[in-house]
Amino acid sequence: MSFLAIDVGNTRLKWALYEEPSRGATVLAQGAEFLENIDKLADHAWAHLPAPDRMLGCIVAGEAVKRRVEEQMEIWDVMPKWVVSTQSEAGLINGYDHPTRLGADRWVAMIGARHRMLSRGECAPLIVVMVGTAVTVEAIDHEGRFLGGLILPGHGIMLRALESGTAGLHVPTGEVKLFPTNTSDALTSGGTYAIAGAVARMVDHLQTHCAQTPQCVMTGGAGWKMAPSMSVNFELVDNLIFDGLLEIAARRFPAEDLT
Ligand SMILES: Nc1ncnc2c1ncn2[C@@H]1O[C@H](COP(=O)(O)OP(=O)(O)O)[C@@H](O)[C@H]1O
Ligand SMILES: CC(C)(COP(=O)(O)O)[C@@H](O)C(=O)NCCC(=O)O
Ligand SMILES: [K+]
Repeated sequence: MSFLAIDVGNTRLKWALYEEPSRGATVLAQGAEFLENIDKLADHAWAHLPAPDRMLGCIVAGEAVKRRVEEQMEIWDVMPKWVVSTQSEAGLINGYDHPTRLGADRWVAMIGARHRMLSRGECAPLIVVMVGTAVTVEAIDHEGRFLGGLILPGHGIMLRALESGTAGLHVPTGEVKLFPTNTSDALTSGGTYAIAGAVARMVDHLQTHCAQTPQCVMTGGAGWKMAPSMSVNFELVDNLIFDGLLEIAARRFPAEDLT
């Protein structure tokens, strides 16, 4: 039973076709498209794929984008299914005031991160960092309770906000420096250390709350940019959202149920 996982963020759609909906399943094909190019998926990247038997996705890019993605999926007769954040799923407990208002990408990434850790036989508090269009920093206790999380602007949004709100900050991208001595480096370093600092604070908060050192896992399209500048120990993971979608799919689509 092949399984298509789709993650639609505010910048790009990421997809992966797996041999089956289970943890560690073999990847048959995968890709990513900027949202402005998703209307060509059925004609290009998806045109010669074997039709998936099941699909599960998460989307935070709004209803109009969701309709465009579902339109591309009409080349197959698979039912589009999208994860909605709930009170609890796959062993995670959602501490948000209004659980359904939590971004589905955040919820799914947390499920992926928690099960990665559990499958290694470990059970620590966990910080989940996602560096995409926005940056999110989630705190989960050792029992799998999502305590709460931070939302920050991502690199691109920080730079555009500074550019549009000032007269003198129209400069090329710089480098991350400890002591920046030009405007480009000052902006790039400011954004990078704002994110690294937020992660360090959340690690402190969770360590204090749980009286136990948390693990920290980072993912997202711009995760690699942050990696050299972090002050806490962390593991960089390719796509926690796909890991989470596989966990949820394994529970929703048991192997024998192909009708
Ligand atoms: N090859 C790449 N193409 C596009 N964006 C990239 C690439 N590598 C890193 N990035 C960065 O990743 C961010 C998008 O990450 P992504 O995880 O796709 O975001 P989202 O899930 O919000 O759509 C961009 O803001 C950009 O800074
Ligand atoms: C925080 C987000 C904008 C992150 O989006 P992304 O960077 O992945 O495109 C998204 O998870 C979202 O729209 N969340 C809803 C509000 C919330 O989680 O509280
Ligand atoms: K995302």
